[in-house]
Amino acid sequence: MTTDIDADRVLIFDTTLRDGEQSPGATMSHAEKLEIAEMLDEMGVDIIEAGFPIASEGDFTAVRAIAERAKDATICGLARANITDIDRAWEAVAPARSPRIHTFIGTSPLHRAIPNLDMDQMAERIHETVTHARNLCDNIQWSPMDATRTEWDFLKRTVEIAIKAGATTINIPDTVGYTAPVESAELIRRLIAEVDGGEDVIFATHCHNDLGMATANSLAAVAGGARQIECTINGLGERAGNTALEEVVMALRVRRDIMPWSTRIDTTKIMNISRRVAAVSGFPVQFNKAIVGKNAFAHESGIHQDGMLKNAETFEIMRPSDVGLKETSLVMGKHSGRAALRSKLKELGYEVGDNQLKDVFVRFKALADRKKEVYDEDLEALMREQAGGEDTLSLKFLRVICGTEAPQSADMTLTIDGVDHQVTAQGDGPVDAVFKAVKELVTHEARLQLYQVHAVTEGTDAQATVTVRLDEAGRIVTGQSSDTDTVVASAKAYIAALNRLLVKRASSPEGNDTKVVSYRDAV
Ligand SMILES: CC(=O)SCCNC(=O)CCNC(=O)[C@H](O)C(C)(C)COP(=O)(O)OP(=O)(O)OC[C@H]1O[C@@H](n2cnc3c(N)ncnc32)[C@H](O)[C@@H]1OP(=O)(O)O
Ligand SMILES: CC(C)C(=O)C(=O)O
Ligand SMILES: [Mg+2]
Repeated sequence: MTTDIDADRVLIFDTTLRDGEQSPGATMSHAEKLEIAEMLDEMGVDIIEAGFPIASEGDFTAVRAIAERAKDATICGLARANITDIDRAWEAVAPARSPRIHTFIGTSPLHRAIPNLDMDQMAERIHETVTHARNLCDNIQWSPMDATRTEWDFLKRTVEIAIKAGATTINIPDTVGYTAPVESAELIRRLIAEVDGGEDVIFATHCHNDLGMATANSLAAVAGGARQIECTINGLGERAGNTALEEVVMALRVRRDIMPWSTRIDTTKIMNISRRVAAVSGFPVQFNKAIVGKNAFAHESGIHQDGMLKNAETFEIMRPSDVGLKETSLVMGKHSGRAALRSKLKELGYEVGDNQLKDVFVRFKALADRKKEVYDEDLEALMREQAGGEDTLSLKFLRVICGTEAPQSADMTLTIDGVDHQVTAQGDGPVDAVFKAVKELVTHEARLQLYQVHAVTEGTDAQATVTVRLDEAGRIVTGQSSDTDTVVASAKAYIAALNRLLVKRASSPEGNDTKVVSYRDAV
């Protein structure tokens, strides 16, 4: 049983694989569920709600497989308030070292109407089903679904029945994200104080994020006496999602001064599992999502970057390493200032004096006004321009034949070190033909890591911006170009990336290794 926990401990109940998977389109495969469950177990989640075994054969098999493999976590399966669901849930979780059955029924007026039960009939159903579950398993969680919209007297009555019938955890769901922090804390406080047997069970909080208050409501419930938070990775879940695990765990860690409750979570595993859940569920994490968003530890504004360089605590309340990130990222863009530019150039191997910095800064700002983000290679190009260097490769002429009849071909003239070279190549589509033409003249072993086209304006004459990223033995370079002709933009972006690869090669300790990029005479 899990009722014996230290007064300052909060149990983390993860329902990514059950409530999280209920997000439309978030279905995960059997293998993916096993992988996520293993990661949750390893990061110190206390209880994993692995699924709803009656829902399908696949759900049952996944819950059972997770139960068989779990090392430390309690494995829980969901069941409606009926004998068949409960038996099926028990069959699935029974192999676990620590199994739990979670059974629920909607207690609010709106939800009582779903199975069409009056209050007395529902009370009887709760007694029967929780008793049945408790005869199978000694770890029973019971939830009055839509508790926050249930009449107080009926909520109290049903919770008392469930406790008497043997429930060890009483979960109070805010099923539709309706409550607010003050109310959330007060409800739990009142239940613990007034419910017969309330002191002998663990109260849990299960919040949804319809009004963006799931994290606040969960933490308020803990302040009111709840000792189990139900949550999901990335806040995945029905509609606006569930409470995000990473948010409550990090809030408890960072503000231990005012919320003196601890969890068992190894927070350094947060980023990794967040990325995995995003990948397997197909739900990308929004850039500005707390803790795990791409921008959660990134700064572009000059004033912030300057502050960060002087003392990271000026603009960050957590260290990136606390959540498993290597480092803060100072993104170079139109809002960056001199301090960040100087630091970035130093990182790239350029020590600049004040005058030189002044000059590069003007050209950097001009470039940043045109581009969303200024990459390291852009800065290298700026430094090279300043030193009077020119790009080795430039596109002089391009004509492409494409259409329904394959093969498509590209006729190209490339200027290499001031000398024109002409080539014709065929490919599977115009872009492939163009890339092959370039490769005919500039042989290299770099792998195409990214080819991305964005229409910058609307209409058929839209300006297209193409980004090409190449990876040559860990040397990653990006080229970008815009043109109303997407194929021309593609050729220029590819050539820009190759120019940067040449620069990187030249400035690397091995020097200009012609094995990686070499030119051959035109055919
Ligand atoms: C807030 C939550 O997250 S609750 C969990 C929601 N998750 C899911 O529903 C995902 C899995 N669900 C499923 O796969 C299916 O709905 C199943 C297998 C559970 C049931 O499928 P079906 O038998 O076809 O029923 P259907 O989904 O159409 O309707 C739900 C039935 O369950 C009943 N029901 C709903 N909740 C409960 C409950 N807690 N206890 C008992 N009965 C319930 C409803 O009254 C309805 O039965 P009725 O048609 O006899 O009135
Ligand atoms: C099944 C219950 C606990 C639920 O997910 C909810 O009420 O939101
Ligand atoms: Mg829910």
